[in-house]
Amino acid sequence: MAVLLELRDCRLAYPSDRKNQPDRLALAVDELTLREGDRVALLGRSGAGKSTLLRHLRDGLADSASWCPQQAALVPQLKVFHNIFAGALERHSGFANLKNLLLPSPRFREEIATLAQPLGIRELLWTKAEELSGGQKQRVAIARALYQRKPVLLADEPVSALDRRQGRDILDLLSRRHGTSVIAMHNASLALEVCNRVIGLGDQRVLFDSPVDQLDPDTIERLYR
Ligand SMILES: Nc1ncnc2c1ncn2[C@@H]1O[C@H](COP(=O)(O)OP(=O)(O)OP(=O)(O)O)[C@@H](O)[C@H]1O
Repeated sequence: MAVLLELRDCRLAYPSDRKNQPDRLALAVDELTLREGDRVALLGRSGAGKSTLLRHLRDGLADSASWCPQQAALVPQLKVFHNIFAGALERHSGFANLKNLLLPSPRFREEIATLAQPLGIRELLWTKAEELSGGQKQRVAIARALYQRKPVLLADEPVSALDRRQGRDILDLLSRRHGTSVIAMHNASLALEVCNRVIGLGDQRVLFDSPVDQLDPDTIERLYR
């Protein structure tokens, strides 16, 4: 499968909050190759570096990746429709974007209604984002990522506020719509069901990088001890 991105000897760090102190290492990656068709789950305890790695991959993949951040990051005063439409502002002209804010065209209404249907948010398209529950906001953020229509999906805990069944259905949908995905997750058993590769992070490094069918439960459990 084609290589989409390669990381070698990569040190991901943040500036120290103390003056004249060296940067603080968040994650060291010796080697990581992302190939077309990979469905990667990033697992690890809180603070292990999942978001940091995702952001780095996003920078590397630039225009070929759709992005679904950990916090839904919706514009609270805008309707759900417009928050989803915001995923594709760059695809349309400035005039179309402005017009759509005031008077959405039938074409965009139809496109977004079709996208919202399987996520269970079609009835909410004309509700303001600030009036949604956490799980509804998360599904709007997923719709906005889907509307970006990029070949790779990078998503940071996209179904953490949903129940298991709903989470599984939505992860399946995301897999069908993107040839390649990297998803940070807390639910390891769900990750094993929907992904074909798991990268385990801990101690500021990659502890393992393995196809799902070669992983034993102990390896995953050790991540959380
Ligand atoms: N903007 C930032 N500035 C400074 N340090 C940061 C920043 N973002 C993350 N870090 C640090 O980098 C490390 C990795 O954080 P990161 O958010 O990538 O972990 P995570 O695995 O995504 O955690 P969680 O599961 O809680 O979202 C942590 O020690 C964190 O404190």
